[in-house]
Amino acid sequence: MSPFLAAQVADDWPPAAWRDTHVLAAVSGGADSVAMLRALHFLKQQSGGRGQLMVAHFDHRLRGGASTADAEWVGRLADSLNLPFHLGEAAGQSLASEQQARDARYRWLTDTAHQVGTRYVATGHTADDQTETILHRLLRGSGLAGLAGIPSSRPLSEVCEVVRPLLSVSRAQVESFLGDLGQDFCTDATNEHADFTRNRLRNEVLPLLREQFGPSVDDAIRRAGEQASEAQAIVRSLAEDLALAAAEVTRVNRIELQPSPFHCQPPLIAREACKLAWRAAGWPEQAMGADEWRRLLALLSTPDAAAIQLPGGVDARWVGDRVELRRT
Ligand SMILES: Nc1ncnc2c1ncn2[C@@H]1O[C@H](COP(=O)(O)OP(=O)(O)OP(=O)(O)O)[C@@H](O)[C@H]1O
Repeated sequence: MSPFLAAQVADDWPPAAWRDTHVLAAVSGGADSVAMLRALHFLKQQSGGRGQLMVAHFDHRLRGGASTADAEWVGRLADSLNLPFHLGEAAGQSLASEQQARDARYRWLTDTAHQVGTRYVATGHTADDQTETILHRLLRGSGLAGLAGIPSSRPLSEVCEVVRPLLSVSRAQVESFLGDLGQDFCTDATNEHADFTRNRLRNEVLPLLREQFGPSVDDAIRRAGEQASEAQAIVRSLAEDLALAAAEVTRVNRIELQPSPFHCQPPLIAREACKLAWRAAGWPEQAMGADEWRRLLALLSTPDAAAIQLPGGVDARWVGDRVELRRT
């Protein structure tokens, strides 16, 4: 067992935090999640505890026979480690897009975690996934929240959360760990994203950046992500205060904004507070881009400006000393 990888996982997610609860390891059969499973299995054997480590695989039925072969392979790996195995399948038609496949997988993982009573679902996202995600979002023009990258944990429901114990382990370390163990894995179809840009970043852009600027580019990109994450936490907390003071979902499909508290806030905080109110009203956010939020903030800062139309059938206008947003 390569001491580095197990020690790194134990540092990031100490066994004391999970050895007494059940953990569902989401294993695609690819190198990353197989390495995560072997590391968690090793740490579990060392640390004992009342919890049970379990293996979960979701057959997306995307690649015909190949995806079923992966499912069988993961089942055999679980057997060989003496771990319970849970297999899910995409129902009916095969899932059309990568996003649909991902949504179906997380839904099934959450349902399975509820059924078997696991508090944690562990996934094998690595430091390389983190670097690619941050760079990809930077190129797509994401805001601070997006630039923060993949969180080390996030809630899946009120009773369970997803954790990423390999987030500071590189893919090269994964490969050397598996090599040392003599552990094979399925060809990682999950590494070939349908997303053309993501594949180019992984296979062309990042290798070129490393060649030109040295391997520290990965750390530099991830550090930017960490700082974005810290800054976003501050923005979020200030925006929550502002939303509490000046934004109210007054009835179904109506939000009232009190403009004056917005005036003394930087646009970043004001925009985030508007987003929080929008989310609290349950309105779809996807079509609200940077321009749309800017138009709403401009309306807020200009008393009696003409009404504006926003995506999702939202009308925003001054009514007396307030700005009212109505969704029709
Ligand atoms: N078919 C699967 N069954 C179980 N777990 C899976 C499966 N596919 C992926 N996973 C889990 O998700 C992790 C990340 O895989 P992948 O990079 O394909 O994710 P993704 O589809 O990009 O979505 P996201 O990054 O949002 O999870 C894997 O390391 C593994 O833990």
